[in-house]
Amino acid sequence: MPIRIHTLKPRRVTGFNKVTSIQNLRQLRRRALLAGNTVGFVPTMGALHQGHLALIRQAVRENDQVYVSIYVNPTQFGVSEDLSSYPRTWDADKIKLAALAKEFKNNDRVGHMSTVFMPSTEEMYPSSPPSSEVDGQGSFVTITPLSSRLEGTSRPVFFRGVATVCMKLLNIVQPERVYFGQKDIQQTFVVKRMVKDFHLNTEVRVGSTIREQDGLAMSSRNIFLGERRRKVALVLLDSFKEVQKVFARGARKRRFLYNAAFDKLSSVEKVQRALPRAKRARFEIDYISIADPDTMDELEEVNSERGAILSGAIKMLPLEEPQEGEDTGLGGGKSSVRLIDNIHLELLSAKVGYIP
Ligand SMILES: Nc1ncnc2c1ncn2[C@@H]1O[C@H](COP(=O)(O)OP(=O)(O)OP(=O)(O)O)[C@@H](O)[C@H]1O
Ligand SMILES: CC(C)(CO)[C@@H](O)C(=O)[O-]
Ligand code: BAL
Repeated sequence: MPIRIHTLKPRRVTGFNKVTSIQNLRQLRRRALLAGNTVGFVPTMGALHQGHLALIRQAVRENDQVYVSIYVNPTQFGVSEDLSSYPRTWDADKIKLAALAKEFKNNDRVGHMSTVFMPSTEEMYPSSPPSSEVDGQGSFVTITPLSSRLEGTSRPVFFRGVATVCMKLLNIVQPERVYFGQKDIQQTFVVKRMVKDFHLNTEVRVGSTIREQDGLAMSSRNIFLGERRRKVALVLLDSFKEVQKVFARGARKRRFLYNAAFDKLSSVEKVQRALPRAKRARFEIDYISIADPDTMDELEEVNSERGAILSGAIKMLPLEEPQEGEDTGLGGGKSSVRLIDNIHLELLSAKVGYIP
């Protein structure tokens, strides 16, 4: 879809504004409006990788100015989740953003990454300290039943936190377009539903999942894996490939498709279980979902034309008996690492799905 609408040519500049206050952000936004510039917005939690950078590249192709936010939002982490250990890497992020800005400077067909918004929690949650309790008090946006399923089952406050912070960020930035990654597919559904139901004046754009060379979906949390768990982590994508195979051979019923993924995951887990503790990387299956591409409702049977969203999550368990000199990942392998991924299951998987 040709959607790039550059109005006035922005100045070719490398520098970007680093803004922490809502008031200053709004001033910049007003100036952009008066200059007739469109604004694209990429919300992130930092620890930037190629997945984030791809979203920013897409945004500068489609807008005059791009704002990026870096904010680790406490309300989307449950009380026993990894808020305190979530990677915060501003020094490295700054270098990546500066390199991107330089890349854009020499290309007059793209917009300008003009602003990085890094608010404090006091700024974002002005009335009360934000609660991560399931029955916590506060001003929240809830999108149900979508938020209670799949990711929401394991992370009961997750989408309430995401919808709440996205509502705040969209109210502050008021972008023409906002960008999310397909890796977090359920999040894109929740945000689209929120934008529709609350009449927010922005277009939600979804960028494809960026992967490591072997296919692992990039994620800020991958740095916790270490070498041993990193190798086994590919099992989730491998299980999707098994589903793709049986789908291509004609299977359409949920139980056949589901079993193809489940059998792969179970057999790899069995192999790991049988290895010595010092060598193995064990994991638990959280869920496998085969869902409608428009609603994310679970399907009993997949339509050949429309296909399905095949998504899943596994939990890589803490590393057992780390060895002297072993790459155990950030944090020494002490914590579980939850990984998610998805592909579009369809007969012409070369079109949008991941090509194994
Ligand atoms: N591999 C990826 N490809 C494309 N987009 C991605 C990828 N990983 C993350 N994104 C998108 O980047 C945006 C910011 O995500 P976030 O900062 O939480 O990074 P993350 O890698 O998803 O981290 P996490 O480990 O928390 O899952 C989201 O819209 C997310 O979907
Ligand atoms: C959208 C988001 C920035 C909200 O905190 C976060 O959930 C993320 O990074 O995917
Ligand atoms: N990428 C989604 C943010 C989270 O997992 O908290």
